[in-house]
Order: sequence, then structure tokens, then C-alpha cells
Amino acid sequence: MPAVQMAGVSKTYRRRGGMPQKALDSLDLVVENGGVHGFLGPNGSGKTTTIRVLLGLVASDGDGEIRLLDRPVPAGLPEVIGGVGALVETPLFFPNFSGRLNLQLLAETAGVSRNRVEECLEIVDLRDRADDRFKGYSLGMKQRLGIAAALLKSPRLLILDEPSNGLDPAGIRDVRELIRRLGRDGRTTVLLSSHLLAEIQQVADHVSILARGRCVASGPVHEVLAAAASSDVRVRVPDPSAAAAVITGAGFRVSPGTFPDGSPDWSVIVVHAVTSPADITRLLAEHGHWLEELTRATPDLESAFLAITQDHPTAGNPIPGSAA
Ligand SMILES: Nc1ncnc2c1ncn2[C@@H]1O[C@H](COP(=O)(O)OP(=O)(O)OP(=O)(O)O)[C@@H](O)[C@H]1O
Repeated sequence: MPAVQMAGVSKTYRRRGGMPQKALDSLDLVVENGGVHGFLGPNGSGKTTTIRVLLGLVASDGDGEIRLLDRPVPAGLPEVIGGVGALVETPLFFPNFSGRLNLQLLAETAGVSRNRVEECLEIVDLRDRADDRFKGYSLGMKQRLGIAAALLKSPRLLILDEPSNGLDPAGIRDVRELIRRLGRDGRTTVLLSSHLLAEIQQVADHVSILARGRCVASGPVHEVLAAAASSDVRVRVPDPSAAAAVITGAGFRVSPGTFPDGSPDWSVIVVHAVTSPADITRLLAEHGHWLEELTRATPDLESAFLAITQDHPTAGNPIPGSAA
């Protein structure tokens, strides 16, 4: 059974005096058990709302079906919430208490043993600093303590909402390493929400991409990349602008390659939606353009993400013509 199943779930925020905002629009999401499932989407695409709905922190519009660890949400939440650990916002800890004491207090409330506190400190690599005061921790250490707190109850599902937000590069690296380790332990399924493509690409096995409150792509990371890559080819010829005109004239859509800084590189032509690369080779040869190079474009997740979300602009989804 998947850890998370959502089918046709919508959520509209209604604010007094404001336009209703449709944050989730008939969302379908399946998170299979095990490993790290990346939940990727631009700001405002509905990631946090999805997590809040899953945890019963906000109510959906009442349509569709939500199941968490195979129990219906919200009715069955009390049965399964003990098996879910979540880091949704920066957790509150006592600044003058040590990391260890903070965890021990939480463990007592949750009926968790002190041994487990030590295990969790070990998992997040904070044992050496466990007796230091929380307020002296770096942001990355604070975040790792938050993850340790979410792990206390040995959850089957760990939900992390943008855990790298605000961290410096070293903090990001440590949190990334930790998530990787957790995904490999075989007991925990990690649902990792992020707008940072590199983060998802480096740690997730599966990814669901959200745009405007809908899931627009889902599957193993390499398959999502391959699907986005399969129809683009990169072409190098001595006279790119004349060749681009020929290719466009034959009905193909082209765009320039990109330099690492994101600026256009017109020495490379990217031809989109190519079923057979041989068609491009023949077309160019017929017009006297001899190929120096033709390769399938293999975008990183960032390009795939942009291509996939291009048709799904985000920034909230006000419902036209309606008043709150
Ligand atoms: N409490 C709220 N009241 C009204 N609108 C809201 C509320 N919370 C979120 N929204 C709107 O719902 C949409 C989805 O927001 P949400 O926070 O779920 O997206 P997100 O993908 O998590 O974005 P971010 O990465 O910026 O947190 C946005 O348009 C947002 O402005």
C-alpha cells in the first residue's frame, strides 16, 4: 500500500474580503513506500497546502479521496498519525536548553524512551554537540535537531517541507546527506518537498512535480527526465542562424542552447518535439548545412521542470468572477 494516496483533492482558501484562492486543483498524488519521494514545484504551487491537508492541519474542499498510511484522512488520522513524523515549519525549541534536553522533553510527552533520543541524535549527527545550548546552534544544526524530533517516534513516513530553506551551503549538504541516509534505511519513506531542483535531483528516487495545484509529472526521477528529454535534439552547424531558419521553415520549433549562467548560446540550436533525429539530419543536408554534432538533449531536472511547468504557470489560482 502506498504511504500517501490523494485522488482529485482540491483546496480553496477563502479570505474575508479577498478572492478565493484555489491552492489545490483536483490533485492526484501517490507516494509509494520506501526511499525518498521528491515533491517539487515552484513557489505557490501548493506543496505546503498538500502537506497541511495530509496532516489534517487544514481541511480540503471535501472532494476526492485522501489516504495516509492506508487510512482515510481526516477520519482515520488518529490511528496513523503516530507513524508520521513531520517538519513543516521551523520547530520551536527552548533556546536556553541543550539539544539533548529539548529532545528528552519531547520524548517524554510522546512516551518515547531516552535510548531513542540518543539514537536520533546519532542519526542526525548531533551527539557531539548535544549538550550545547540550542541557541548556539547553526541553522543547519537547528534543522537537523528538528529532523531528530520528527524521528523520535520511529515514523514510517517522514514529511519534510523545504528543509534546506535558509541554510548555508554546508547546512544544505549536511541535511541532504541525512535525507539520503534516511531514504536508504528501508524503514522510512521520506516525502521531501522543495523548490530546489538540485536538492531533489540529488537525493530523490521518485519525483512528483506540482504546478498550479495539480500534479503535472510523476515517476522515477530518471524517467521524468527521460520523458522531458526524449523529443529535443541539440544541433551544431557552421552557420546556426541560417540552419535555424531552415529548421523553423520546415515547421519545427527551435530555441538557443544555454550557457551555464543561463544566457542564450546561439552556436547551439535546440530543436523541440523531434520524433526522428534523422529528419533533421536530412533536412539540413538538403539545404547544404553539414552537421558538426547532433545529440539528444539530456536536460537536468531543472530544464525538465521548466519544460513541464511552462504550460502551468503558478502564482496562485484566483477563481475568476467569484467574490469571497
Ligand atoms: N492561509 C492561506 N490563505 C490564503 N491563501 C493561501 C494560504 N496559504 C497558501 N495560500 C495560497 O495558496 C497557494 C499555494 O500555496 P502553498 O504555500 O501551498 O504553495 P507552496 O508550493 O508550498 O509554495 P512555497 O514554496 O512558496 O511555500 C498560493 O497561491 C498561496 O498564496
